[in-house]
Amino acid sequence: MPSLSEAYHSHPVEVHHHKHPDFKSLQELPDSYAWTHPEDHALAINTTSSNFGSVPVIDLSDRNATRLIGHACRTWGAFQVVNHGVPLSLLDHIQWVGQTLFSLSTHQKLKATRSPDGVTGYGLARISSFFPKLMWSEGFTILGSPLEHFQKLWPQDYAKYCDIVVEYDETMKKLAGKLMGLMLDSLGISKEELKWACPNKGPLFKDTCGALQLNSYPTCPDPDRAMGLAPHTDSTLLTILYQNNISGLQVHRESTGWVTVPPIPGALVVNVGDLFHILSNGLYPSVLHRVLVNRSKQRFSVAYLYGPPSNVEICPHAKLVGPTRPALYRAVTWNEYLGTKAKHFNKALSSFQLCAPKNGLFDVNESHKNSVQVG
Ligand SMILES: O=C(O)CCC(=O)C(=O)O
Ligand SMILES: [Fe+2]
Repeated sequence: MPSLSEAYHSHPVEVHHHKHPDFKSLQELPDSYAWTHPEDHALAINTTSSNFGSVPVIDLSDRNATRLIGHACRTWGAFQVVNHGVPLSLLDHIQWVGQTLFSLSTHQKLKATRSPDGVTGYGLARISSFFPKLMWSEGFTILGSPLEHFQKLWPQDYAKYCDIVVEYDETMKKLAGKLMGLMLDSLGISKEELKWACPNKGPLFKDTCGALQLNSYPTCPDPDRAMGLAPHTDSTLLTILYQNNISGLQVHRESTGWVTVPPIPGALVVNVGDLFHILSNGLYPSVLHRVLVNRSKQRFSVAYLYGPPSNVEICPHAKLVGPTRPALYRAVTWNEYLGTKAKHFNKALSSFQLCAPKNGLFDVNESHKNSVQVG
């Protein structure tokens, strides 16, 4: 998986050097975690009610799935999928890995800390360094084999955890390929019209890269003032997210504000990432999202971050470019994009922009005022 790891090595993100917290021991919210003042509104006050609609839920076996996906991507930059073919037992198993991992003692978890220029391991969200306040969450990123890190966490029985991760990774890669196909189709682009999707040998989207991000949001003594994960868009083509049955994920829409994505048993959330936004020539917004926390229930999620092969340049597809619709972005590899993100954060996308959208048709800058993270 050269692309992601190269990018991380060459552009390490400075995460504040502070002690990793033991969330369970904190009875009060430390000031370093307080995103609002006590007299301010709660963070959730901006959440709009479901009267304003919610992220579409799409049955992948529906014969109208392509059209529904196109509509969801255009209007939300996100959707939930059911009947996706991923066994529920596998979702339970990956959640069990996350749950078991994050319940280890802080001492134990720190043995598998992500190195400053590394990818795999335990640590704070990479976007932490761009915010003055800390987030109420812990993460564990996996790129390639988790063996070395899992051996440190579970010297005796690391193998069973590794097996689940490998199976989850392979299953997600297949589903991500299928979703890519449907999303392209919804733009009138066949897989054959995307050269890198069809290598000479082997299955479609065979050379793509993926990383797994396990997240935990511990119970919080003052949830109205704390932020689980700050607003960001993902630097991927697309992200597939599994959330347990605790809500907290919200997506942002210019027209309505923050909208909660309710957990649906067995469903997976799909986010349009920045690279698909570029590929779609701005037609599909990469969705801005954040996570809020709560007082009584720990939340878990697993994000599969899906991107192109390392040598591939992503650019607005020729079919979506024409005299009345110029290319909005220049070509960029995932590596270059991640490097720019690591430095310029929420300005990354606009730094690849070639021209401003006309007639508000492509509302690019507006939807990317906030932060961006790989996942
Ligand atoms: O926990 C969630 O629901 C979202 C996680 C996320 O956005 C990420 O890992 O990029
Ligand atoms: Fe994300």
